[in-house]
Order: sequence, then structure tokens, then C-alpha cells
Amino acid sequence: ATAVLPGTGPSAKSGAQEVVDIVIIGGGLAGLTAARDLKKAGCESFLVLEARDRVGGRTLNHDLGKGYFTEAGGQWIGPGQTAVADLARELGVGTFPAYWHGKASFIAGDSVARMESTGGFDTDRKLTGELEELSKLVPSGAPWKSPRAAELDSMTVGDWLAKKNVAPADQLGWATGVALSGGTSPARLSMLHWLSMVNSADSIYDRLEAVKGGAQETRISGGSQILSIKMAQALGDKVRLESPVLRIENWRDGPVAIHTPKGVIRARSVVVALSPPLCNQITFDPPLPAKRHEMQKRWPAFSPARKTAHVYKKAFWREKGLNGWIFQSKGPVMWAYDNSPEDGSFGVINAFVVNSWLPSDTKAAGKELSRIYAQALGEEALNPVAYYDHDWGQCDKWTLTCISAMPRNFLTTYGDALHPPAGRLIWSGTETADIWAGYMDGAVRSGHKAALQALQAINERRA
Ligand SMILES: Cc1cc2nc3c(=O)[nH]c(=O)nc-3n(C[C@H](O)[C@H](O)[C@H](O)COP(=O)(O)OP(=O)(O)OC[C@H]3O[C@@H](n4cnc5c(N)ncnc54)[C@H](O)[C@@H]3O)c2cc1C
Repeated sequence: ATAVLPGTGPSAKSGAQEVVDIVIIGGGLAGLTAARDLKKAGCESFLVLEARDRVGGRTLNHDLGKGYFTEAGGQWIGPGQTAVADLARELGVGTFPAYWHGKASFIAGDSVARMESTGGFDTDRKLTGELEELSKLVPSGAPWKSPRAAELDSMTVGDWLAKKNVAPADQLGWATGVALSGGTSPARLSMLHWLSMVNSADSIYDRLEAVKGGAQETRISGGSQILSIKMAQALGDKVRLESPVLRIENWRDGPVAIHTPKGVIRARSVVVALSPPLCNQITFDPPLPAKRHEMQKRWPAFSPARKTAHVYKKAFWREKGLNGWIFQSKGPVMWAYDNSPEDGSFGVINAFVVNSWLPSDTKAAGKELSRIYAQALGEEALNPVAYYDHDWGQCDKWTLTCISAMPRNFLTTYGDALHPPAGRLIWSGTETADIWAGYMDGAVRSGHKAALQALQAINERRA
């Protein structure tokens, strides 16, 4: 077992202060994976501090009753995402394929076109080939180290596409793909960042974008938040909810003082399992190294993702040969898709929606979407039995950024400040992952890495 500070037990009180070896900040997939690894390694002296009254961070289940769920945040896993798949297996959580067979619906104004789905967005093969080749030059974990980093970071995906004369029929596919995976429009996403994402997917574009054979292929039984819920259950009172960290003192030499509204905890090492903008909400004394501070402050912290769910008595569209996918060229629906339970006992249409096209009032938004779904799937869509709506941008001080969409020149300016530990602080969270950064898999990978770093740091100091 790992040593604890002299004279302390697994979580000892010294005066009014608790003292532990390792504090983990953040009870998302990254923080909880790190905690689980510490426990597996025999370390008993650690705590997870989570700001909210729940675990899971950017994964969140809507409870549909009778053991069924649909997801408001991260939900799919796919080929190559072995860390999150292993975690599910170890926790006894099953997986099942996302539904995509049938015809997809494309709405342009009053007309609806239907096309047999191949399980992907069918973007132009020649162009994706070019993208794949370029991506081989951009290491996913450190894109700023690419031999062409400066050039590729100075352009947006939109700039690159503009030079390629994309056929009008293909433009929606590219824009939707970039918006869903990159979190913004092609005009706002750095080409270097986009290429690093393709690189993560073994430089196979469909592995990033598609449902069939891609990162949207597989769903998690019980909803993706179940992974965090199960990890937290096994960790018991090591996980402290409603404990936002507001201030961190003495991080350079330790013991580090970690301030929450419930008191101060002291630790030898701290795993900060938060995205950079969330780190920016914590006061550090002494201040962090200048470049790290600047990077956190400037990291894109807008959270445009809003996800909705319509629940129907049955998945009526399937009987009509439709797969439930809806794309709108102009309108609130970026992509609606069938998110019904594995047994198909009722129907769910989830959607990524564009805020500026939709009323902020939930009831009005649900009605507007039902109307659009009816246009694509039939009149039955007008009568959902339940509607859920989660706007991460409106309600989330503890998320701030759903999918980090890096603008031009950010990664080459600040990227090298993302990983290096600062004194006793070890940076974790999906943004720091070597592959699949931004994804649940990246979060799990970053948690494994942080646990190793923390154990190593404690052992080195003991030696
Ligand atoms: C709408 C949406 C769709 C997505 N789709 C997918 C998908 O299909 N597949 C996929 O793989 N990924 C997807 N993602 C991304 C995926 O959900 C995230 O990459 C992953 O969950 C991040 O985990 P994390 O632990 O790194 O960070 P987080 O989940 O953000 O965890 C950080 C935790 O820290 C807590 N916290 C914040 N500040 C403090 C503080 N000061 N003190 C204490 N605690 C604090 C937060 O409450 C949170 O619980 C999606 C995300 C969103 C939002």
C-alpha cells in the first residue's frame, strides 16, 4: 500500500483539516477511473472531490423509468476505444449497437428526401482520402509537434474545404460531421485540431464520423452515466459530492491545501481531472506558471451543445423502413437519431439541436421539434409521451465546454502547456489524453495515466 503522510490513516483529521496522500478533483470518467486505479493499486489514502450532487460530469442519464435511460451527454463508443470498452466490461456493463438500418430523412424547407443509410455520412471518398493522409502527420496527443503544425494550425477546416470545391450535395455531410465531432462549424475549427482527431481514429475518417464502424457504433446498456455511477458506488465514501474546489494553495512544494466550502483538505499530490476552463475557475496560490494560466484562460469555454429526447410509445418509424435519422439543411435539427432501448420496446428520438434556431423555453422547443419530426417520420411524431431537453451551455457552470473546438493558432501557441505537471498538480481529464481526447475513451485513458503519475510521485518523494 502507498504511504500516507506521517501519523495519518486512510483519511485522517488533523485539527479541523483532513490529510490524505492524493486528492482527485472531479468525479467524471477521468477522476473516477484514476480513483479506481489507486484503490486497485492498494492505495487507501485518497479522496475524490466533486462539485455537483452527482457523478458522471459530461455523461448524464435521463431516467425513462422501468430501468430504461437515454443520454443527455456523451453516449457512444466505437472501434479503437478500448479503454472505455474495457472499463465497461470490468464493471459488468453491457453494450449494444446503435440503430441505423433504413432510410435517413433530409429536410430542405418543405421537402423531404430519403436515402438508404450506409451507417455513415458518406462524404466524398477522394477528399476523405486526402484528409486521412494529412492526418498521419499530426500526432493526436501533441498536434503542435506535427512537422506542418504552423501551416495547418493557421487555417480552419472551412479554409481547407473551400479550396477543394466540395460538391453542394456533400456540403451538409461535411458541416454536420465537423459540427458533431468537432463541436463547431468548419469555419471556426482549426485544421490542425481536426486532423489530430482523425489521427486518433487511426487516420480512418469513417472511424471518427460513422455509426457503422465508427465512434458512434456502440451504446452502453443502462446509459453511459452508469459507468461513473458504478465506479462511485464501489469507491463509497472516498467520493465527496457537493464539494467544489475553489482554491488551491502551496501546490509547488506541498502539502497542498485544497479549499472547498466544507473545509480544507491537505494532500501530497493532486490529480486535477477537469477541462482547462474548469481549472480556470479555481484560484491558485501561488499563481500557476504563466503559460499554463494563459492556456486555461483562453481555452474555448463556450458550450453550444443542446441535446433533446422525444419518447414515443413505439419506434413507429422503423415499421416504415426509416432509421429515425433526420438532417435539416436550415433549421434547429443538426442530427436526430433513433436512441430507443436495446429491446425496442418503445421509441426514442434524440437530437443535437442548434440553439439559435430553437426557443429556449423547453415546452415550446419540444413542440417545434415534434413538428419537424412529423415532417420526416409521419404524424405519429406529434405525440411524444415525454420530452427531455438539456442545454449544457445554459445550465452548466461545472461543464463549460462539452467538446473543445480549438480555433486557429491555439494549439501551436498553448498546446505544450497542457500536459506538464505543475509542482504537485497532475493534469487529467479527456482533453489531456494521447488518443481520443474529447471522448469518453480519452477521459478513461487520462484517468489511468494520472493514477500512475500520482503513485509514482508519492513513491519518489518517499524514497
Ligand atoms: C452533448 C455531449 C455529447 C457527447 N458525445 C460523446 C459521445 O457520444 N462519445 C464520447 O466518447 N464522448 C462524448 N462526449 C464527450 C464525453 O462526454 C467527455 O469527453 C467525457 O465525459 C469527459 O470526462 P472527464 O472526466 O474528462 O470530464 P467531465 O465529465 O467534465 O468531468 C469533470 C467533473 O469535474 C466536476 N468539477 C468541475 N469543476 C469542479 C471543481 N472546481 N471542483 C470539483 N469538481 C469539479 C464536474 O462537475 C464534473 O463531474 C459528449 C459530451 C457532450 C457534452
